[in-house]
Amino acid sequence: MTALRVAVTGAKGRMGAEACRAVEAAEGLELVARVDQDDALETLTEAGTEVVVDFTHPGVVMGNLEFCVRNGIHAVVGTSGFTPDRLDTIRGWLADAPSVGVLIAPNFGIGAVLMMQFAAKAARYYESVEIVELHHPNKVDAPSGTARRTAEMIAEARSAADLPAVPDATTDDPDGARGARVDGIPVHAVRLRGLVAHQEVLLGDAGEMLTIRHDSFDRTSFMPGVVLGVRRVGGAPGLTLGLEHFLDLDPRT
Ligand SMILES: NC(=O)C1=CN([C@@H]2O[C@H](COP(=O)(O)OP(=O)(O)OC[C@H]3O[C@@H](n4cnc5c(N)ncnc54)[C@H](O)[C@@H]3O)[C@@H](O)[C@H]2O)C=CC1
Ligand SMILES: O=C(O)C1=N[C@H](C(=O)O)C[C@H](O)C1
Repeated sequence: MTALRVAVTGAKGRMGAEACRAVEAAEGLELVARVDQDDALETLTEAGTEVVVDFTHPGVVMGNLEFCVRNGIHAVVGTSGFTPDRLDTIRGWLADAPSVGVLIAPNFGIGAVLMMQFAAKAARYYESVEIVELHHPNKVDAPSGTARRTAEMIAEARSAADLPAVPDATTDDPDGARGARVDGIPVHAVRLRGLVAHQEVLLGDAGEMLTIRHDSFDRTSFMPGVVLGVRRVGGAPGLTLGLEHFLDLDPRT
């Protein structure tokens, strides 16, 4: 059987370098190109790339993705910064390339994906919810893509259950101490030396609190998800949002 030809964009970065190692170590995958910011995207087509793994920067990922889709290359995207508008733009490109698959995964950590699923499942039972994401201080964007997507999922679950807005009597907050709001859900971002990627979802109701927490202590934690995405994306044409769609989670639970 011939190996799947995989390239990594952002190959010199923290995640890109780890992804290169994971692809090289994975059976049935061949790393055919390492692309970073000074390299032409044509390197991807010249190398006969079938799947690109992108860990670059929110400011450049859309250009990389458009190139991939227009050239019939499947994409597994870990880069953050995907707003609903951006997702619609990608759907538009994919409409002209119906055989291409794009996976946008806010988080490749299996535990992180489960944490998001558990939080969405719990959301309808609690009056209050807040998200605290904690990352290394070299991270350029806030809130994290994971926190943003978690907030969207929680907001969807609350809306489906007809829950009102989370209670909050704050009227005086000149310094923004109450954090950001994503789809009405409070989100707080911590940047701290020593951390990698962590998130807590705090759910509160009268007399109780449920805390759902996930920690990535090392970037190797993301790699089984990246390799799974690479193996599955070609068989899933169109846009897939979230690794959970490739995890065969039991729909009854
Ligand atoms: N989905 C997930 O599970 C994870 C996602 N991330 C996300 O991945 C992204 C990258 O994170 P890090 O590796 O920590 O950042 P980083 O800054 O270490 O790496 C980014 C790399 O992209 C390169 N780059 C910049 N512009 C480029 C271009 N036009 N073409 C090719 N390469 C280019 C940079 O030179 C750098 O080597 C961030 O958006 C981060 O939030 C990070 C960890 C896990
Ligand atoms: O920049 C990071 O490190 C991470 N970025 C992703 C995000 O923004 O959610 C995933 C993970 O949290 C690590």
